[in-house]
Formats: sequence, C-alpha cells, structure tokens
Amino acid sequence: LLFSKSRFKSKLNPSTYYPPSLKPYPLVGHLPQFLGNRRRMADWLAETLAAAPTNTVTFHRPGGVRGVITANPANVEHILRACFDNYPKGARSSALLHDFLGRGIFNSDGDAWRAQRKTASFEFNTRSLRSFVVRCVRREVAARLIPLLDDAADRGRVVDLQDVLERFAFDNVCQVSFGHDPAYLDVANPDSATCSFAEAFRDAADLSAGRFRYAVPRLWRIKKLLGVGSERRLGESVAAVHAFALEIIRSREKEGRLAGADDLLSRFVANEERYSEEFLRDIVISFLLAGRETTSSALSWFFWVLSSRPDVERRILDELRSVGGGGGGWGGELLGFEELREMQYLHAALTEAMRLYPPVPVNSTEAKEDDVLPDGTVVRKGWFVSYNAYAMGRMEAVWGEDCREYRPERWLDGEGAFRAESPYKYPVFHAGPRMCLGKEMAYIQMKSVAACVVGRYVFDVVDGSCPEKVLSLTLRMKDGLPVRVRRRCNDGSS
Ligand code: HEM
Repeated sequence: LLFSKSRFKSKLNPSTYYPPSLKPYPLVGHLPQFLGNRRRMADWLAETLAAAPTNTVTFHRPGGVRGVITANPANVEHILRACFDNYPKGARSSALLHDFLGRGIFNSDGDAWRAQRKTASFEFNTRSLRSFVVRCVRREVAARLIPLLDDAADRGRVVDLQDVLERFAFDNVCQVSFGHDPAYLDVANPDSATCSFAEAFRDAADLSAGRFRYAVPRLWRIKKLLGVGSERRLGESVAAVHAFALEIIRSREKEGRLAGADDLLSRFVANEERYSEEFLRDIVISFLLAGRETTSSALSWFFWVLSSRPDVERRILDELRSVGGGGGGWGGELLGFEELREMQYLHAALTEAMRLYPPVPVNSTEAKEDDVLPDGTVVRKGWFVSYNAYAMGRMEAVWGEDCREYRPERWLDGEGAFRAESPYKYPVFHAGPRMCLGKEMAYIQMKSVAACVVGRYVFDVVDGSCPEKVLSLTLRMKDGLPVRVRRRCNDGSS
C-alpha cells in the first residue's frame, strides 16, 4: 500500500513525474529533447505542458541546472505577484543581457528596478504622453505607411509585412522614447546613419538573446574574452547603439527639455533627480527594446490570422464605419484616441490574436530561495522559473475546449463591450508589479495601424501555410509575411 501511495503521489507531483518521452538523460538533462524539437520549440513545449498533470514541467539543463516551466495560472500568480520578491530576473539573465541593456528597467531587480519603475510609470500614465503617442502614430501612418502600401498596390509588388511593421514600430518607439525620427520605414530614401543604428540595434538584440541558447552555458564568456565570432559582432553592435544613444542624450542635456518635447528622454532629463548619462542610455535602450518588435509581432500574426477570417474582417469594417467613416466611407481614416477607444471589437480581435500568438512567448525568473508552487511543484534556490504564454493560450484547462480557435467574441460581454481577463490567465503583457508599462501605448499603435490598413487594403498572403515560428525574445515569423496588396473597394468589399 505504502509503495503504491508513493507512486501515486509522485505522479501527481510534477517535480518528480516525467512522461516517458521526457525522462532526463544523465549529464545532458533534457538537451536531446530540446535539440530534437528545436524547429517546433513553441508547439513542442505547448504539447508537453498540456500533457503534464498540472501543466507544469521540471526541466534539467546540462550540468544539472534545473528549472520549471509552467502554464498554470495559479503558479503564474504566485511567481509574478504573491511571491514577487522570491522571483527576480536573477543574476544569470542579468549577466547575459548586461552588455546590451546595462542596468536598464528590463535588466534590473531590487532598488535599481524600483527607482526606474516609479519614474517611468508616472510618465507612462500622463495624458500628455498618450496624446504624443497618438500624434506620432498618425504621422507615421499618413506620411510613410499609406504611401508605401499605395505604391505596393499600384505596382502589384509583394511586400514583407513583418518587415514593414517592424520598421514602423522602430520609428514609432524611437520618436516616443527619445524624440528622434530614424525614418526607417522610408525605404525609398534610406539614410545610412539611421539604417546602421537600426541594424546595429537588431543585431545587438538578436545576439544577446542568442546567449540564452548556448548548450554549454559559459561558452559565450570565452568567446567574448577572445573577441571572436558572435561575441565580436555583439561587441561592435552594442558599441554602435551606445554611441548613437549617448549622442542624442548629450544634445538633449544641452538643450534641456525643449518646449513641447514630450518624449520620454526629455521627461527624464527634466526630472528634478539628476540621472547619469549611463542611466539615461540604459533606460532608453530598454524602451526601444520593449517597443521595437512586440507590436510588430502582434500585428503580423493578427494580419495572418485575419487573412483566413473574412467574417472577422467584416465585423471590423462594420465597426470602422460606425466610429470613423466620416463621409459614409468604410473608414481607413486616421482615427483619434476616442474613436480608437470605441473600437471594442477590434480590441477583442487583437487581444485574441495575441492569446494564440503572444509577442513575448516565454518569460523567465530565477528563484532566490527554495519554494513550493501552488500546484505542489518543488522549486530550488537558483532554478529558473518560467511561464509560457504561448502554451497558456493553447491550454484547455485555461480557455476551454475551443482554446485553439480564433474567436474574438470570447472577449466581449452581452453588450459587445470588451471584457478583460485575469492577467495571470493571460500574461501576454506580464502581470503583477512588473506588468508592461507600454500596454496602452501598444494598443493605440496596433489599433491605429489595423484600423487604417483594414479600412483601405486587402492583403493576399503569398503562402497560406502557417509561418514557421522563431522563438526568441519575441515570437517572429522565420521567413517574414510576404503579401500582395490590393486597394479595398469603396463599398468595403475586397
Ligand atoms: C503588444 C505589445 C507589447 C507586449 C505584448 C508587451 C509585453 C511585455 C512583457 C511580457 C513584459 C515583461 C517583460 C519582462 O519582464 O521580461 C513587458 C515589460 C515592459 N514593457 Fe511591454 N509589451 C508591449 C509593448 C510595449 C511598448 C510599446 C512599450 C513602450 C516602450 C513597452 C514597455 C515596457 C516596459 C518599460 C516594460 C518593463 C516593465 C518592468 O520591468 O517594470 N511595452 N512588456
């Protein structure tokens, strides 16, 4: 009896139970399973977590480093809120990202994080920043996005929509963060300084993220010491990004806060607190990283999902007409904040796309002390503890039997108004004290772009099969999203 009881307990306790396909190997832990599934990592992890008794699995890395990945909302709440102090980003992640992000808000814990969070959350919540964001987005849509898509429609050109959206987001977040317009979407008039900054930024982000994927954890340190390979390239791109950011900071400090300058850097410079150049550089780089690929990832997946859902597109068009059609047209006009706020169905359609394709698919912390998660999973000091937002969107236990279906209606109440869910069930924007500061800004940007684009154009996706996913800091499409662009007819039909 005792024997069978302990067997039963170990099956229920995910810290000791492994399904046959997930038995760790001596010395190398789960590395063979990770390597075997590297091309479909996101879906493999989602399947593995769905099959686990409490949607939580303990993983072994080579060298015995262990960690827990969960898709269980009670565990997520425990990590992100109830025991927040026990789950900082931790020394490992901080070391991997330090060259690029320094002590910026994304890469700091404790008092350094708290101080930045306090100032930044005050600024992010001001009405003047919100109107500044709306102005920047409208300008970028009118002056660059529409001309680019009109040109593609006139010439019947195929465009990589993911690339277009990433360029759009980069311009936008640079303007909001430090009042600089890199004109990266202005593909017809490339400015070499801008391109090299944007490309150095992209390389620095990709190569820093690559450090997390080393099978031999400290190999990158040896490469850095020797100045070879990816570490040499990382050093060069980080130096270029830092130099560019410092140049802007110095000129801003000289000018002080310019009359009417609403960007985040000017606001930090104008603060009574005197911040060092390094502090300002790190925080600005963190903002750029936060806003650069997140909204573009969300919009790329949204447009891909929409390409096979004319019913959802029709409802967005109806809503557009009801809020902003002006002269009775089908929208596509540049909407203001109030009109965007009224677009509850569009809000739901974007939120639902991010449930299935969260821009930040996985997020990790490091346990400061031993702990037990609400589902009984044992966590040891120093282990990584991650939640997997991608898997959570595909969990029957969280969203019900239709969890894999794209259904914006699940976010609407009987009156058609958007109804938010618990952030622990939907941690797409993180949750608890470190919740995303740019959520409102992101929705303004995404809704403006989606409203304008759906109202004016029809995209024919060149290859209709599901794009291959790249699981990095953000969920990108490996080969982009090539589309043919057509102008929508005046009556809204395609
Ligand atoms: C769809 C778009 C976005 C999504 C899904 C998203 C999601 C997230 C997530 C998951 C985190 C937690 C990351 C971590 O702790 O490692 C985060 C943090 C953050 N986000 Fe966003 N984000 C989005 C857009 C933005 C934008 C446009 C900004 C503005 C610059 C922004 C600013 C921030 C900041 C400053 C933090 C750090 C908060 C802290 O650590 O206290 N985000 N976001």
